[in-house]
Amino acid sequence: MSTENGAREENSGRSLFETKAAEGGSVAAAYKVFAFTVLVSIVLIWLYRLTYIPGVGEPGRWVWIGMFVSELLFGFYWIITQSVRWNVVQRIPFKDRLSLRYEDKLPDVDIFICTADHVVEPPIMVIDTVLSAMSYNYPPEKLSIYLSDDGGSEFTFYALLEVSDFAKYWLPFCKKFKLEPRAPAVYFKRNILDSHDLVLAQESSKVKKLYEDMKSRIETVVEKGGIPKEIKEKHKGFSEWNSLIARNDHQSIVQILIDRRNPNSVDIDGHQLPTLVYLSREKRPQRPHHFKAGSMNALIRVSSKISNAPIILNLDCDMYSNDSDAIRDSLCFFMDEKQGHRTSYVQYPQRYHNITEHDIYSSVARVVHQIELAGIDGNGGALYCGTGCFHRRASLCGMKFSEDNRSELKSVKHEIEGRPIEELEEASKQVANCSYEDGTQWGKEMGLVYGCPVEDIVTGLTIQCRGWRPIYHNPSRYAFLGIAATTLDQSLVQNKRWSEGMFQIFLSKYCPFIYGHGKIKLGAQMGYCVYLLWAPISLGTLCYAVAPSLCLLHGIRIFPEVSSLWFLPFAYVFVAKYAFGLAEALSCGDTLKAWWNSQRIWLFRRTTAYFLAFIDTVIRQLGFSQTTFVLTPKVVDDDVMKRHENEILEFGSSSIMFTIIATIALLNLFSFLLGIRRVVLATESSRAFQQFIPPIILSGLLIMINIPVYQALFFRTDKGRMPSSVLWKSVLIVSLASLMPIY
Ligand SMILES: O=c1ccn([C@@H]2O[C@H](COP(=O)(O)OP(=O)(O)O[C@H]3O[C@H](CO)[C@@H](O)[C@H](O)[C@H]3O)[C@@H](O)[C@H]2O)c(=O)[nH]1
Ligand SMILES: [Mn+2]
Repeated sequence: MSTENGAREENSGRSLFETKAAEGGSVAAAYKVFAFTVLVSIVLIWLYRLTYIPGVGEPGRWVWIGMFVSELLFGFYWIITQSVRWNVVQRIPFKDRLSLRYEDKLPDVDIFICTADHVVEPPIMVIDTVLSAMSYNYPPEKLSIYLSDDGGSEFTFYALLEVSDFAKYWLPFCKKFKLEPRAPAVYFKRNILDSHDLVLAQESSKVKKLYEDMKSRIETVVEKGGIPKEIKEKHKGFSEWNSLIARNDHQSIVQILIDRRNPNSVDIDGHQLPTLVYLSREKRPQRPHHFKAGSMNALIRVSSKISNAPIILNLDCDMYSNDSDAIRDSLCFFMDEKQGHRTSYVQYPQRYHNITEHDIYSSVARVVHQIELAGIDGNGGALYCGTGCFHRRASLCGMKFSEDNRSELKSVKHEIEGRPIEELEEASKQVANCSYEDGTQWGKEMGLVYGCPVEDIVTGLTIQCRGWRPIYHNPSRYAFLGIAATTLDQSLVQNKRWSEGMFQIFLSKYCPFIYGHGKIKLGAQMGYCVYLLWAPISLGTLCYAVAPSLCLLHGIRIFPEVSSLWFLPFAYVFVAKYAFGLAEALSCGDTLKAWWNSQRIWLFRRTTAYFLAFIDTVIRQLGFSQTTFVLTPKVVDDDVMKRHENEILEFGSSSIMFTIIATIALLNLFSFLLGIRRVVLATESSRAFQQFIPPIILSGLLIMINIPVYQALFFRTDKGRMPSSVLWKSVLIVSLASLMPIY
């Protein structure tokens, strides 16, 4: 039966995936009409600003110009964002067709996992990701897992050595019971004795015991701060860590812990185990190492000496596999007979497993992100966000697309087969050395692009511009789950790094409008810019959060009177934008509160992270500073964790970002109260009402969204509140600002 099906399947020529419009035709048409009305209103706002600009010497002329510039920024940005709403698509892979047609011809897959610091990224978390990757529902003899350790930590190495043993129990257990997810810590945490299946329960507790033992061995070693001699004797790899090694100064280390070619590399059921490799590339203090991009490029070279699979899956160390069929899903895009040979990478949305119910830091940004990414895909583009599946040649080795690349999916195994493991390790070390990169063009013409803190986005763009086709895939079961920031500071620092990197791309030779011109569609160029322009757009938000309230304090009118017809376009754009955003959020499954939270976080991000990113990028363009990469912490105090689980914003430190947030909150509170007083006490009360109600409403909304800020400033007593130094600084700034004359 199944062979018959298979034969039929092989000849059927049905596509391995389908692309569908995400919305029906009438919805799409209605949206276009709506967008047109918004556009008209935006133009009317611009017209108003130009017509009524105060003359030279009149009060508020410069503020007026500032508001106009902000509205120009918002308007143009809004036009750019329309690109990602024109043609939102959905991709549906058919993995059953894939296995009927290609089960015995599936390609090799190399999985890259990057880690950089055993404190910020504890080995226990890292090996959870490694184990989930090893246990994919995929022929193990075709899988190789590489862990790149930029921390050069013997603890991480030791943890991986433990994995090579524990995998012998974990893999058969996962496969026998078809478990999901296949990350042991996550699995055991979720499935505490809830199974009715007696066999499963029994085996589960056995494997769990093994896991707990391994975990405590690793934790003990880390706590002690050194590897005991008896463990060191178990593996030759430990000899690499002599007293001279420092995390930023050491030779290349490559250890093949499991070699799938070895007939003895089997699990307890006698099934083959996937290859498992530890890599720590050479680092020298005086040499730039290019962060994750450098690590990925070293992985590409090292893996080419050991397994050289045509398909690469890249994961961050905190991103465990949540769907053991994800590789197969991705392969549908690579192996489709008609379009597959053009596919360069398959990007999944970034999802996290530690999100609170209403997503207080708006990490998922479910709606906006999802639609934007699907919309870029609809225009023939897709952002590469640092995780996902690649075609090795196409994506990572700088090759241009041409029609005869079809054969590239085959592995280049012949040089590797039969060579002893020591030889492979030696060859790998060579290519993981700094000197190896000297002679070649890595980071320029080959591999991930260097010099940008969002190596992923810029690399994705260059791949696309070489003629390859990226795919955005958003399955209902999340393929990978990572860890999102759990404090406001972490979240803002991360967003600063991203927005800075992205704005840097916009200002560089990789600007999509220039670099992508004639290579990718205009819609895709614009789609990229929705992200690349986060930083400069912040100027508009900052102006809108500050200028109207200052003018209110000084009694300067900055918006049209409520009774004037000119007020209509302002009101319409405002209401339309927020009503639409809310409807979109709810229809995508967000809660009302999550939407509200996201409005707050966008205000915070724009007035702090993106604004500072803008400033720093401009300074960098002038040549004053260097690119850095602040790792996102993956563990926090229990105390902080509690507050996070209760959805209480975590401030706690006195960063300049918090001073900005507090200043804006206090300024608007102050001007709102004084503004109301002004209206009530005015001799011509109704006239004053006409004039000042728009900024009063604006400040009122900003106050509502900032309620958690006032709580943190005045009422909270826990450690996550705003430090009092932030309060004093912001009170001082607000007082000075309100005394300053307005021009
Ligand atoms: O010198 C470094 C710095 C980082 N990493 C690894 O890079 C990954 C991402 O770092 P993280 O601190 O978690 O940053 P995020 O901002 O959460 O990462 C997002 O943004 C990055 C830059 O755009 C992408 O590379 C990531 O895939 C994406 O998840 C982690 O696995 C790190 O171990 C290295 O290997 N070497
Ligand atoms: Mn991360």
